[in-house]
Amino acid sequence: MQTERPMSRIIVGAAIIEAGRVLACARAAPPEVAGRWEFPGGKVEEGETEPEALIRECEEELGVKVEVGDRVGGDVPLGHAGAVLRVYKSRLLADQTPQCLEHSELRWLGRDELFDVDWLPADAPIAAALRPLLD
Ligand SMILES: Nc1nc2c([nH]c(=O)n2[C@H]2C[C@H](O)[C@@H](COP(=O)(O)OP(=O)(O)OP(=O)(O)O)O2)c(=O)[nH]1
Repeated sequence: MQTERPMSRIIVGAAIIEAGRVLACARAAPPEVAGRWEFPGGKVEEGETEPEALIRECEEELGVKVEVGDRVGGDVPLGHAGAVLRVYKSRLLADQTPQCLEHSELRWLGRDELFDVDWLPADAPIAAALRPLLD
């Protein structure tokens, strides 16, 4: 009998904060979640640290270099195969401007705008944890 390898996938997200606002990104795909909002990021690949994965994903998705800081909120279980979402506070390095390379829209959200977007379900508690970090 073939036994399945237990899968515990870590998905990392970057809460990029600049001038008291955080960057939110609208997913372009797949259709079930297109238009829902998330933090830039993705799966941690083998041999990669979580900050390394975030730096790679931010380059791929936004064309920017970031510095990764402390965690925001706790591990949020995702609905599939033991995956968890971990979000890190991040900041843009000098002269970096995010471009919408893989998302359908980008928005900078201030403290009172955090819930103006339709976050993916796992991201809502993280958005709440971000509130005190925004001016
Ligand atoms: N990147 C990201 N994914 C999130 C967040 N919240 C959340 O539930 N997810 C889910 C959506 C996807 O099921 C999964 C990450 O998928 P992804 O498509 O961003 O990851 P990836 O870039 O490594 O994907 P791939 O194209 O290599 O398969 O985690 C979030 O804030 N950021």
